[in-house]
Amino acid sequence: MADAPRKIAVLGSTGSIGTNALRVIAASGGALEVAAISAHSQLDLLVAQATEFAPRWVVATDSKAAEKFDWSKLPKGTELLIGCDELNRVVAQPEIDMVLAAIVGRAGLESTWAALENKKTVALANKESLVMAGSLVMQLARKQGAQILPVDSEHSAIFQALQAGQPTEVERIVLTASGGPFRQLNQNQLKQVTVAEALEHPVWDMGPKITVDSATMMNKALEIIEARWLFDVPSERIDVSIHPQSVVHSLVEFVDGSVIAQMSPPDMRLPIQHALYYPQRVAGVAERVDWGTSFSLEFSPPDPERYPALELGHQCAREGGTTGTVLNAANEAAVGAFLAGELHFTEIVPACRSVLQSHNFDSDPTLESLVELDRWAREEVSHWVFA
Ligand SMILES: NC(=O)C1=CN([C@@H]2O[C@H](COP(=O)(O)OP(=O)(O)OC[C@H]3O[C@@H](n4cnc5c(N)ncnc54)[C@H](OP(=O)(O)O)[C@@H]3O)[C@@H](O)[C@H]2O)C=CC1
Ligand SMILES: CC(=O)[C@@H](O)[C@H](O)COP(=O)(O)O
Ligand SMILES: [Mn+2]
Repeated sequence: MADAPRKIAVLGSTGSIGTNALRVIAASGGALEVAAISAHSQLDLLVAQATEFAPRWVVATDSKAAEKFDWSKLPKGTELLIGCDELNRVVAQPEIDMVLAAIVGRAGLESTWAALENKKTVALANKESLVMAGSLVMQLARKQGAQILPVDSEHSAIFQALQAGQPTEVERIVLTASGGPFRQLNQNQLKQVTVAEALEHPVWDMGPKITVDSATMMNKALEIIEARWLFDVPSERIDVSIHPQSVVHSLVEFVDGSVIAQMSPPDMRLPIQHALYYPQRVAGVAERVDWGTSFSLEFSPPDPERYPALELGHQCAREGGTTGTVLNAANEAAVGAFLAGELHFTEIVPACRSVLQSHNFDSDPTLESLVELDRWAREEVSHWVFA
């Protein structure tokens, strides 16, 4: 008899990760099933997804938009839930086996937390949950016996490579970075970049926030912090290498000098599939390396002066406590201001550094205090914004 389908709540189903995940599930031949989906602003797309996948629940997290929306086309067997608190209720449902956390930014924290509290396996794309509250999130996962499976391509690669040895045998982790759209620009040229240029990632097709993070290299800073908590590896053992082809998704160096890398063409459907089926591997829809063609892979160390965000990532991974929350909130606010035309691209990292330096460090914060600090840090960034 075939196994029962794995029932998945896809939080942030209308985003880049969410829509890729739905394609992976659609191609699963019934092995994976969509139990719940959620959207914030794209409610027409949410209804279209509900029509295709017939989930038990849809959650519209922006209450104001949802109350004005015409829901008459929602399939009859699908229950509509309105408001972000409903995410926490949905992930607690006994029939949900796994939660794909694909909401962008700090908005994803509570539902990741609720899923772990309810002992659900979490396929984690929302790196900001770990950046903001990595110590508490990992502590909760351990206490509840809930597994976190990385979806972020670098962390999926590291997770797979770590299987080649024991935790005590790991010498270092090397995160690969594409270098983003401005890899070849100097400081003067960087001052002139536009929002449209920052949103043109050379390799990946992603949502706007992470695409700007990639351009500032803040994405790698956040990934250093994510790796620190997810794999319990100290900051000084986490390196970054610029690899413009994004085919090697990250590497683990073991004490004997062996380096194990995970490779595949840059296609997020593979790390998503890896997490959704884990521990099984299946033939899927993601692109494959074409060994019939010639290709070269380049690696180079990042210049710390050219990419000052990296030092902030190392600092937060080293110091822990409240630093990740402050960096994450300041960055989200600064990226939002840049996208709105209210902050220069080159001010994003200095604004984050300044807010980080001026906050009252606490080495052992509660979740409530982190939520409060998140608000404070966003407010601080408003002093950098021009009218
Ligand atoms: N895209 C990628 O390839 C990768 C992404 N990630 C991580 O995955 C996460 C998602 O990224 P990505 O898919 O690119 O982002 P997108 O911007 O494409 O999608 C974000 C999703 O979150 C929803 N959303 C936005 N704001 C809120 C809110 N306030 N409350 C609830 N839901 C909200 C959006 O809904 P709506 O669209 O309806 O407004 C959408 O479904 C991020 O944490 C990112 O860092 C990690 C690795 C790779
Ligand atoms: C696909 C993925 O995991 C992104 O986080 C990606 O790595 C971003 O590209 P950068 O390497 O340019 O940050
Ligand atoms: Mn990544």
